[in-house]
Amino acid sequence: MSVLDEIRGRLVVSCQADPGEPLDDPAHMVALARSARCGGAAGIRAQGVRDLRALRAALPDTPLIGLVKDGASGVYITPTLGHALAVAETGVDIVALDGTTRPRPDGRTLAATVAAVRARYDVLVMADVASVADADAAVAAGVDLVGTTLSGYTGGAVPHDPDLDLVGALAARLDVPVVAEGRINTPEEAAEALRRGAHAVVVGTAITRPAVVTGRFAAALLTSRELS
Ligand SMILES: CC(=O)N[C@H](C=O)[C@@H](O)[C@H](O)[C@H](O)COP(=O)(O)O
Repeated sequence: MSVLDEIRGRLVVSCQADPGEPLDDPAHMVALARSARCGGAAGIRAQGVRDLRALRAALPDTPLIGLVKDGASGVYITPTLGHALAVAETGVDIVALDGTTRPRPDGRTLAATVAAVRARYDVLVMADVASVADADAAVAAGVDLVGTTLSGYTGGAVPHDPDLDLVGALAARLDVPVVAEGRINTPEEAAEALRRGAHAVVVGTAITRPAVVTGRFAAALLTSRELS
């Protein structure tokens, strides 16, 4: 079965920790990924060459989407061809990269980047986009799949809810699979993303960032105390 078939209609769990976080260790990412698999995840998305190598070795048969973050603003998800080749070299099944129309730091077009990755590795390329215009350009550039990952992260305040309207709009117009990703925080939202036409649903924070999830509970208690 192809990797895209393996994740069709299924959950992909993003296992990422920011530098310095308590979970920032490849062994912890492997444990999170194994836990996600136990819970029914079909695939894993992860960040950084070190974690990707560890995950590929520990879970050789699990569909793996890889990226490298370089910074946290602007074009930072696998921003250059060099980053994309480094991700592909770890043996991931899918290389995720910034698929917005913003200029890339190495000056290459998305199309040139995709072609150069494919020339060296037998790997799929996923464009993380923020809009319909991004997605149209990414498909024209030759990507294999598109994710709504960057919706809400290209300027202004980050919205609270997932962009399920973008999921629906992309699913209705694109010939490539659309992955719903970004701020999907409940099982109901994940299911709704599939109803809107998503090929697969990526969930990260709500499953694998316990500090953030704890913070949500703690903040709710604080608010409740303030109101009483
Ligand atoms: C915008 C950005 O940098 N997204 C990153 C992409 O890999 C990750 O930080 C997210 O955790 C991932 O997209 C999953 O989303 P959420 O954690 O909201 O379920």
